[in-house]
Amino acid sequence: MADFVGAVDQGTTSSRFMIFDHDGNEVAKHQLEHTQILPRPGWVEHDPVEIWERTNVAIQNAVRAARIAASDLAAIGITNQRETTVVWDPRTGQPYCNAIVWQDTRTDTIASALDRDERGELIRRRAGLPPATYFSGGKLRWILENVDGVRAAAERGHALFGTTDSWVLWNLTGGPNGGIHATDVTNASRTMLMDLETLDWDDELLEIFGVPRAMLPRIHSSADPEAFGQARTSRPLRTPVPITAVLGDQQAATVGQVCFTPGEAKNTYGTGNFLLLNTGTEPVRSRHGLITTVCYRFGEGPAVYALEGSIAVTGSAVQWLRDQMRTIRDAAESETLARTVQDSGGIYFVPAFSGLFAPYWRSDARGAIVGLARYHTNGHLARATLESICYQSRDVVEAMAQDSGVRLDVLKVDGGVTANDLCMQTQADVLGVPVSRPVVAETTALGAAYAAGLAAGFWRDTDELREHWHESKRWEPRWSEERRAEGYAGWKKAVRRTLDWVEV
Ligand SMILES: Nc1ncnc2c1ncn2[C@@H]1O[C@H](COP(=O)(O)OP(=O)(O)O)[C@@H](O)[C@H]1O
Ligand SMILES: O=P(O)(O)OC[C@H](O)CO
Repeated sequence: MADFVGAVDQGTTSSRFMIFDHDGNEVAKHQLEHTQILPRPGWVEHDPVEIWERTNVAIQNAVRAARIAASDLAAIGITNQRETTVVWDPRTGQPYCNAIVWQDTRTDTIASALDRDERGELIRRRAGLPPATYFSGGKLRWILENVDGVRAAAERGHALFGTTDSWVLWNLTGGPNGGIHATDVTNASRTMLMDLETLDWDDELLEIFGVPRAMLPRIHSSADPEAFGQARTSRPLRTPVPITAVLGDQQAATVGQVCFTPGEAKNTYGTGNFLLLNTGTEPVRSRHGLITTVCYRFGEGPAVYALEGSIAVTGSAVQWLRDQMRTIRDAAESETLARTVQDSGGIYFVPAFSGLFAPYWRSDARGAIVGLARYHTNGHLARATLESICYQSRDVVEAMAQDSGVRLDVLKVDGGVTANDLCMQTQADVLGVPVSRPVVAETTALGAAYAAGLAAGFWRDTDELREHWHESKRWEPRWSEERRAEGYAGWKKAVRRTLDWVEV
């Protein structure tokens, strides 16, 4: 009997492979960043070949670090940055162009045109999503219209579309030699091309985006013992290992945080922030700027849905301080620098680099730092950056309470930014609610492993998984009600200053 489960986590910043034991403990991990290609303002691309190569190396190195054989892995799950769009030639395995990343805003005119007529309403109703640059449909249409030869190739079956789960799965299962072209309901629910209720590609939506059906992957449950084939191209995996789960990274984190009951929620702090609330087996429509998404579907069970508050720029604002402003050398230094001052000195940084996502959905917004005086330092900017992460999260927590009536008594958190103690303390202060981080903070990979292990019979059921969740740290709110209200009012004012900045 194999003792471990593996998970590929193909994220926006990096790709990693993690190995977990039966108690859900991390046994080994290897992680490699890939290049963020920023050719023009608003454009964000990744090289799919670089992503695949690094994922492959991460698998090999993690297996080596764990000192196990492929036959010790009961199954592998794949989780991924969602929406990021890859189109490739199945005959050669070569992409037709760089992947267009979820944060990319080049499709703002496509999105705003759709939003102006009845097509916008159809997309909202059927896909549960507002027409926005964020989702894959517009990105795919852009590639079909702008990259030479792709439309004709797609019509002849020589161009395949996938989010990065499909791209990694296809390569991992053999690439041009019989690679499996598939995705799952959670990833498909981010494309604007799937009907949330039938869980299948929708002809009217395909028509709106001009997408030939032949290029689309097959949609399966998130956990399925048969559908995703076997991983067999990676050297340490000479023995094929069954791939039994595929799900988007935010849904995977929801599973990793064992939010299996309606009303349970988690907030992941990575490149962006994503708050997901499990709403049960019926899709709930938001009236306050959240999106409706598939949370997971295990095997033949019913689909479970979530309300999601997606925030485009949180951890990537810290990366911006590091890479573009060069005020810090690494992400952790954002905390040391912010601690050189008592507070933000009244400035606010609204990092609307990709417009604003939930709950505003304003592609005409752009970033701003407001309230500056000569007095302000890099320390204030670092603090305002961390506060922006917390205020954006409060925006979606408020929207969630209005939509669902759920008032969180604790916020479960995970992701790279939760290593920042000051940021998490500020989050508790800004929300007035305790913030709690589990022992295994890599909940995304853990959730993919859980889904894969459930499908492979490695774990019995979700109750067994619940027993693995343990708190490692909790932050209690310290601000007075007055300070909290004042701070939030200032944030709302700053957000208003960023709107209507670019013409779309
Ligand atoms: N100590 C820290 N303080 C603030 N931000 C951090 C810290 N450590 C990592 N980050 C941010 O976390 C993000 C990476 O988190 P991760 O969960 O790995 O993201 P992703 O899954 O999006 O690739 C980066 O944007 C980085 O700037
Ligand atoms: O790669 P992450 O963790 O930033 O997640 C990205 C999201 O899936 C985008 O929707």
